[in-house]
Amino acid sequence: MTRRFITFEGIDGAGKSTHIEALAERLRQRGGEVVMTREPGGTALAEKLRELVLHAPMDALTEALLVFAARRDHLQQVIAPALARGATVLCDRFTDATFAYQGAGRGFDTGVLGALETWVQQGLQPDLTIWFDLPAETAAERRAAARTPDRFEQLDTAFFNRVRSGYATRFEQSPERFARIDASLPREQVWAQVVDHLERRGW
Ligand SMILES: Nc1ncnc2c1ncn2[C@@H]1O[C@H](COP(=O)(O)OP(=O)(O)O)[C@@H](O)[C@H]1O
Ligand SMILES: Cc1cn([C@H]2C[C@H](O)[C@@H](COP(=O)(O)OP(=O)(O)O)O2)c(=O)[nH]c1=O
Repeated sequence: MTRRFITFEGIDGAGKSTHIEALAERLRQRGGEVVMTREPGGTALAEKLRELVLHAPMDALTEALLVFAARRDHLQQVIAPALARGATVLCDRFTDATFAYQGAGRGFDTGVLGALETWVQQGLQPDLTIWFDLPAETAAERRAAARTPDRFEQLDTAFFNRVRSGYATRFEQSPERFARIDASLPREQVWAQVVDHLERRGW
């Protein structure tokens, strides 16, 4: 039984949501339970915290504490039990998003984020993180065509350039955990890269 914890990352509008459902379907066809979830969120409590994080004004430390509080509940109630029974967990965002958004984007102390990561996760890390990487300008064009912005999506290109460099730093720190995808390409070519990374792992 292979334990698989797969997370999806990238700046808003990168195209994550477009591919998660298709990936879940592909893994289900190969047999086994697939749990799809997201952060902040994934439990009743964490979804309430998500509402606050996405819509209520607050400082960066409050934001970091709320996303980690949501993560703790989500890990205990959903992720850890699913992995323990051998399910594959697909999670739309996880701790790399905190380093990218609260750390690099808001400028909050990454040393403190690292301490919170240790406390909350007790060593648990994703087995694979699919990082949809693309220029901030391209993502902004996609978002503008698609939806009403939340607190983060209203931020400017400079903010999303910092978030992108925050992801690049996490990638450089643990390259073996990451699959970096060129998300600026058309959908089919993005999907082909996702499949290629899974096949390389025999998944
Ligand atoms: N490769 C792509 N090329 C062009 N547009 C895309 C591509 N992938 C997704 N989109 C569109 O861009 C918008 C944002 O995609 P979405 O999957 O919601 O991004 P995310 O979940 O990363 O914020 C959607 O309207 C989606 O249809
Ligand atoms: C998990 C996480 C998300 N976020 C932000 C990034 C996103 O802007 C927002 C919600 O992410 P997401 O679910 O990707 O939003 P959408 O489905 O609208 O694309 O929360 C953080 O700032 N820190 C975190 O730790």
